[in-house]
Amino acid sequence: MSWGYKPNNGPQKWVENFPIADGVRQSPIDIVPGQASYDAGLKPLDLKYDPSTCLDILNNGHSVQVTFADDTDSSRLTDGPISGLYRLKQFHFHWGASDDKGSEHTVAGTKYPAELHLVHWNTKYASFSEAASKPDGLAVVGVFLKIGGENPNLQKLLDAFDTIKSKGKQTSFANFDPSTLLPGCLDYWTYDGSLTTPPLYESVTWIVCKEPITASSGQMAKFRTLLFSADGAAPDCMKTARVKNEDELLSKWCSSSS
Ligand SMILES: Cc1ccn(O)c(=O)c1
Ligand SMILES: [Zn+2]
Repeated sequence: MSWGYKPNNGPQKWVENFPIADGVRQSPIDIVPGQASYDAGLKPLDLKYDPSTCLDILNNGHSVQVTFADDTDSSRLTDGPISGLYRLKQFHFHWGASDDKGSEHTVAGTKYPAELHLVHWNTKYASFSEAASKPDGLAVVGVFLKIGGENPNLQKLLDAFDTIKSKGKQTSFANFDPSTLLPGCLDYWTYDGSLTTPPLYESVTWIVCKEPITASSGQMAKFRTLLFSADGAAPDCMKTARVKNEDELLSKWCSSSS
């Protein structure tokens, strides 16, 4: 049985196959703004994305993911809390069964309906897969989604969902600019953490934007039309809200860029 988000294979059970779940720098966490320390040494994020590196959109059985060509430096993250240059590999989302939950990180206990993760890997390593297990291997920019007006940039993704409804489906997806999904203000919290799904590698410099972007309730409903299940199997609605209860989400020391 592979990992998922059900009581028998969800976050409470991941430690059985991925013991690092009990590690020292596991994500997500509850971010407590009042406890975050301002770090004047932190630089503004420098994100530059080239839409021509956008390749395809995929239902991988636990999220919807947009993958990028990462054979050049043309879509990359520099500055912020990191040193060197990290290339964009993919972005994906986490969302819940209803608009009151779904984000991985929480802010002083507040859950957002969804969270976007833009995954970048450190070019001091030869590839994403080599970087993925190194302590400074990955930098993930997290952006919260809150319920508000229709988001026309998000809609471009949602329009592709009907062709990737079930697990393993993928379709070409070109000329999408991920910077259209970033908030206007790029102030952030940062801490050293991990992947929030197996293999839970403790390799992520988390960069969580303070300002959310919006999605309408109808757009959030569209995420829930995706399936965990493959074609032909009993349809199993994709909702990746973690079942961990609140007190499991330890608040840890973060630095703040503002
Ligand atoms: C590399 C990776 C894999 C899964 N998730 O959720 C992430 O945020 C990053
Ligand atoms: Zn993620």
